[in-house]
Amino acid sequence: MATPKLLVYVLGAPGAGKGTQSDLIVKEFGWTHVSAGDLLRAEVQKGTEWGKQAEDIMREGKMVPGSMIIGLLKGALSSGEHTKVLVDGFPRVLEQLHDFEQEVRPCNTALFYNVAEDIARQRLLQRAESSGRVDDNEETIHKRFVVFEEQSMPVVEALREQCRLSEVDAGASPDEVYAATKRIIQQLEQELAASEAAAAAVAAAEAGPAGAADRAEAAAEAAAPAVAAEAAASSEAAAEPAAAAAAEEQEELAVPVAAAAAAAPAAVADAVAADAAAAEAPAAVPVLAAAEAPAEVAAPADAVLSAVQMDLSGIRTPIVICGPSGVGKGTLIGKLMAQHPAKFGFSVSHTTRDPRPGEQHGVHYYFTDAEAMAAQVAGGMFLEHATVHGNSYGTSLAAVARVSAEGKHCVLDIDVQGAQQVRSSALGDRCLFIFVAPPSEQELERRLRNRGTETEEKVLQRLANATSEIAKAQEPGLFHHTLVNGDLEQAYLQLQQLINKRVPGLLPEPDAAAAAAAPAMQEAEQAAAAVSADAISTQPAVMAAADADVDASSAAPAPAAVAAAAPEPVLANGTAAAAAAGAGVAAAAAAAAAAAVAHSNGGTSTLLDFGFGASAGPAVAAKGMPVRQYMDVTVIPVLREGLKALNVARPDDPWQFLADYLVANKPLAHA
Ligand SMILES: Nc1ncnc2c1ncn2[C@@H]1O[C@H](COP(=O)(O)OP(=O)(O)OP(=O)(O)O)[C@@H](O)[C@H]1O
Ligand SMILES: Nc1nc2c(ncn2[C@@H]2O[C@H](COP(=O)(O)O)[C@@H](O)[C@H]2O)c(=O)[nH]1
Repeated sequence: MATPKLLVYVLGAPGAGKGTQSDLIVKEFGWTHVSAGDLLRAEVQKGTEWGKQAEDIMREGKMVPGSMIIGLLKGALSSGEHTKVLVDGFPRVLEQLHDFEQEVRPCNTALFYNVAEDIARQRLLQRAESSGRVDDNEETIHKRFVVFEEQSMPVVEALREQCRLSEVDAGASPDEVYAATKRIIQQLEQELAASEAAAAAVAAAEAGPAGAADRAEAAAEAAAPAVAAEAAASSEAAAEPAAAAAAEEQEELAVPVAAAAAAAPAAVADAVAADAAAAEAPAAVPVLAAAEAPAEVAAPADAVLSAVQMDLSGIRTPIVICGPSGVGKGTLIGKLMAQHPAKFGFSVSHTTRDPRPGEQHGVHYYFTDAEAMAAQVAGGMFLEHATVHGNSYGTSLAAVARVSAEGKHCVLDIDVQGAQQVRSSALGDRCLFIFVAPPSEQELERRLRNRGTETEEKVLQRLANATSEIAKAQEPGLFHHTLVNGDLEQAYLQLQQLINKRVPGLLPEPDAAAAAAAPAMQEAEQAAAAVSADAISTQPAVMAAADADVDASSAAPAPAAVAAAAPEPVLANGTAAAAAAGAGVAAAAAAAAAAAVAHSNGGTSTLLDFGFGASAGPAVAAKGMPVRQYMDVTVIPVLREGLKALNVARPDDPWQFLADYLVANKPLAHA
């Protein structure tokens, strides 16, 4: 049996108008209408064994066994190619919902026609004059209503909870009811068209020569170091034309989804075009313009874009932002989105946690429950998902496709586990990964508490998880940059710079003076945090050197020196850190040397004690000091002494030691 691409339950009490509305949908949109009741009645008429059993049960207005109806539904769905299916009058009890979704597939949504009993009774009695149905009599109608209330309303409520319910006031006139119905169906079709257009574009790109967007991205990335280096050397605008040209090239070469849709099958292109017309949106961003209402975003399992199928040709570098809870990811993303709404779109995640006051379904999250989420994950609808602080969170493929279809850069606010999954997906190479670190443990706790959104238990859980998230963020090859969110404005400036570095010219150059201050200050803070031997600041150094995306002005060698201090037990918390803060280079050198010996002996003690305290001193001292100079007067002398003590070859060249040993992972060369 081919799984339908769209599947919608049609629910409502008897006489709600399910059949009438289904017929209208079939007529206008060409869906297949499968009515559980009609299937049963056909069995009765044919006199089959199932029919005989069902007849008595139906006469009494009771429920026939779910296994019988599911069997009939499966039979009907197998009878041909049914891509868009209305399942009318089913599921009637929770067990049927569960079993059908296990055996066939989860629905996209359920149309629920809500009607009062007296209105429905009048309609049914009128129908009885011509229908000849055994259950269209006053007594049975009431029984069926009671049964619906008692047994089927839990299904309605479960689907509502899972955000898979589209409720329609069925007491209104047929035209009004159909107008509401039509909007829901159109939205589902638009989402399907968007998914298929993206998939078709990928197929076209895969079939053709090397993807245009790949070339564009490569051009942009090749331009990036030069642009950034020039910008770092002076604030002259000489870099800007190059940046703009690279960006322009990227914008031109990238295949927008609308264009890609032209290469898609005719039906899809038609749907996209129809959508563009309906939305009165410019052709370049049509696909989901009319689909902003937060219906369930899940795409059908067999039509869903797998990570491999994502529209890589048209996608604009997604920005993945991670960091411990309360560090300020949302705040930074909020600023970015508010300032550049046409350039960035937020990937609205699914979560099983409860909404906070003011949070809106479809805007901040798609709030769902564990069962629905698990079904959708099993259906392959998620790019990534993880359990975070005791709840499930995930990025649906549709959420990313939606932003992509609007021609924007998708911004993902996800945890480190999610980032790892995205990194290893087909999308991984296309993303910019940024880890946002707090300036100190105390400040993180202060922010989390001040936000006032968490219970004490949750605050403690989130803080405890921060330690392991920071540790995981160290994984080589995961994050391109770590950004310390100390001063918000500076962090925001640096975020824009990092984005511009990856996608030159995307954002206007920030105010020159502020921009000049930002990297020095940020790196000084990173350096300070690293010297205090916390786990956070080891990451940017390793990544910075490893990642070609990072230019010479910010990547090496200064942050590499930071890495030298931290990733192995070279500098224990509060020893060399204190020295670097000004307590005395000699003492620090001794500590470094001792620790380095411990390391060379195979010591593996962890530095992940999340102790930021000692960073305050150097951070303050470093403000305004060029990073290279800062390192030269603090960490480098310590290392030099340490290397001498270890009898390492070239002890006078700590920078080389850092590059070879800590970044390139070469063995220690002894003199
Ligand atoms: N640089 C900053 N300085 C001071 N306060 C900040 C800074 N950045 C963010 N905040 C504040 O810290 C709190 C936490 O920020 P935010 O909610 O953005 O964190 P988050 O990383 O998105 O958290 P979560 O992962 O839990 O969603 C907010 O009250 C915010 O106003
Ligand atoms: N792996 C994923 N993590 C996510 C996603 N959406 C949010 N998150 C992370 O969860 C925590 C907590 O968020 P909160 O809104 O409850 O405070 C936060 O760190 C987010 O980054 C997701 O889709 N996938």
